[in-house]
Amino acid sequence: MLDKIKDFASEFFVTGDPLIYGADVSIGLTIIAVVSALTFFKKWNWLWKEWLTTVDHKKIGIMYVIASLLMLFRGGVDALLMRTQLAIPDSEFLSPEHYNQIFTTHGVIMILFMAMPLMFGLFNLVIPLQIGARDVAYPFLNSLSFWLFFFGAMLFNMSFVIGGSPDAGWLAYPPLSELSHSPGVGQDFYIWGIQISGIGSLMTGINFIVTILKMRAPGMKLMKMPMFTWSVLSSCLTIILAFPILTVTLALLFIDRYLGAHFFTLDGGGNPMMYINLIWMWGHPEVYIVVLPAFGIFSEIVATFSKKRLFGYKSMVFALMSISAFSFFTWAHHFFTMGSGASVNAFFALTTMIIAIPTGVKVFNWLFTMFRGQITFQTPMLWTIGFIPCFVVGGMTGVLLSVAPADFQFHNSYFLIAHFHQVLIGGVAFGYFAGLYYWWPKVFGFKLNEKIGKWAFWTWNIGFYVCFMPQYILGLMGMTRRVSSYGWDKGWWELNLVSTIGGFLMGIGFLFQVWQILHSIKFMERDTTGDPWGGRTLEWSIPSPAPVYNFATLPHADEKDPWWEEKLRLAAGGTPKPQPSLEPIHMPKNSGIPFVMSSFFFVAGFGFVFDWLWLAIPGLIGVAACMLVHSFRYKTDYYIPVDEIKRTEAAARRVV
Ligand code: HEA
Ligand code: HEM
Ligand SMILES: [Cu+2]
Repeated sequence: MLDKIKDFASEFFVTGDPLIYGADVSIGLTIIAVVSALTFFKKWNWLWKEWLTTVDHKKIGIMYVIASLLMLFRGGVDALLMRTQLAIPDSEFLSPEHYNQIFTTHGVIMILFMAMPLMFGLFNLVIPLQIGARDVAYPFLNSLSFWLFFFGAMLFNMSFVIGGSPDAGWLAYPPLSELSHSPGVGQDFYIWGIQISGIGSLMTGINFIVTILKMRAPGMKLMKMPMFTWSVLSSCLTIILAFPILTVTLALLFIDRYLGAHFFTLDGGGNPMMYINLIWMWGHPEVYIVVLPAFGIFSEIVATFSKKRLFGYKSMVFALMSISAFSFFTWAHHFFTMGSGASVNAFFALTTMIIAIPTGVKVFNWLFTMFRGQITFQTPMLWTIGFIPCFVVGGMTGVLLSVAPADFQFHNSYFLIAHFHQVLIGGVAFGYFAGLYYWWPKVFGFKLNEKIGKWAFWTWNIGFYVCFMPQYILGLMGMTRRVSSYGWDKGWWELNLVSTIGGFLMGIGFLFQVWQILHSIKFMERDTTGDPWGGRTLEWSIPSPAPVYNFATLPHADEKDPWWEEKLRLAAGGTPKPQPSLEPIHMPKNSGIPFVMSSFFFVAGFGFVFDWLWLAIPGLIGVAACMLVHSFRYKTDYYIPVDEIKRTEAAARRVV
């Protein structure tokens, strides 16, 4: 009996690695601490009512941001573990198997569980306020999307402590990801974690498209929308076209693994190349999905901090939309070397290069916006200015990679690693940081400390170049990606050591940001104006933090940058626009169903991972039951009476 239990335990829990034991213990202790604190301070009810069941886009946005920052921490620890291993030749800090797991989880977590939710967090925090709406189009669905993301991410992260992590790379190419080569449960955690959160992403895409198309303030024509709103629209259109491909691809991989089908195995008539085509038909658009909203953020910030209207509005819109469209025709640049032939490669090389044109248009527009502007260098603007050179170099090396014959040399080398980190960190991470710094006072009602913010900015930036510039050279010297160690004789170690030092500098940059947040909470610098940066768009016209209903009366937006124009008009002696009288506000009611339904999804996913149908089937029945219960829910809304609006407005009234 004892032996049986031991066998089970050794299969179920990952054993043998002190790092994992350490993590197990700290995760266990953290859970105990959180549960005890909630019980001791009697906060369970508060947690359930205010957060777990909320359908308010602002709170959902905050939860996305918190979850994604935690994931940034985990992905960052993974990164530093890898860099530590690579710092010196023949290092035995991580075993090769462990190294494989770590680059896989790092890649998946950074793209799917850090960048995507941070992006969705910003959508939620900003879009309804920026277009003058009271919530998103489908608040219930919004909450469901969040919880699906959350439980999907939990399931994926669990692989670390229970059963073993996936190790076939962030895109899980077969045959490595097939049962024959990955018999453990890691790959199943990968499939189910991503599937569950992927449904959430697809629904968020639909939700924000409808919100932007149908819920804009009166007068806000499409060509008057703020640029961030445009970028979200372009990203969401890409999501709804790309994510279904991911869902199908992973479903087929699941059928291969679970039922022994042969979609992607050569024996039985399948074809691994089919998977590689499909996964990149999603994977390539995915990198633009995450970078387009960052372009929108930079556009808002550049205009605000240069005190000028954004240069080239129409060309910006055109650039965003054409990047979305072209992103679907470049996928094969990820496998030029796999033998498609010269004409196919030439086609995909050209489509890839074309994307440099609209991207270049955007870069020049930002520069022209700054030209002769009255620029102030507060933290959001610093990140924007830091982004431009970084992204341009990263983009240019992308264009080098797109030259198919040259890619035979660069492919899967550290040159590639340097390219994509430069666009992902310099573009996506810096962009979202800029957005967080910019909208933070709107969300929480206080500003982040500028001084510590500047320290964070400089350590991240210097760290970035120190870490990734040497990797271009390493790539040209022949160092390939996904190697866990290399010999002294290669002549690579000096540059690798430098790169590791840069990695740790970025880690310090992250710690500065944590300190910055804690410090700013302690010495709260309240923003009583609602408009601390001299903003241009509607979100800055209401108090910070925004009341639950956002706008007491719906604003009119007859011109671009409506709030800026209004301020100019008032400054020139104009009178404030007459306010329509207050009316009761129609609001969505909270619901626990999204949380419960997503936890059933989690249970079902967990069951499938371990091949336990006795758990998976009840999980699926739970999901169906939640849908049924929801369809009989008739009271999904309520009205906020005028008295209450008056009280809230008086309490939050702007002090100008
Ligand atoms: C945010 C993410 C992001 C972004 C924005 C980009 C942008 C681009 N990427 Fe990158 N790429 C990745 C993330 C990203 N990439 C990832 C994650 C991988 C690897 C995945 C893996 O294998 O695991 C990858 C891999 C990758 C490859 C595969 C290489 C290989 O596997 O061998 C190629 C090849 O063509 C490529 C090209 C490009 C190009 C041409 C752009 C262009 O969009 C860049 C356009 C921008 C500029 C050019 C700069 C600004 C322009 C100007 C100032 C105008 C003037 C310039 C010119 C006219 C040239 N990328
Ligand atoms: C904080 C700084 C970061 C450092 C030091 C870092 C470091 C690394 C390292 C060492 C690897 C493995 C290289 C290899 O052996 O092939 C890697 C892979 C990768 N990283 Fe990062 N990274 C960082 C941030 C990010 C961010 C922010 C993202 C995404 C938004 C990201 C996405 C990826 C991806 C997709 C892979 C490929 C994984 C794979 O090969 O399957 N990284 N990174
Ligand atoms: Cu690509």
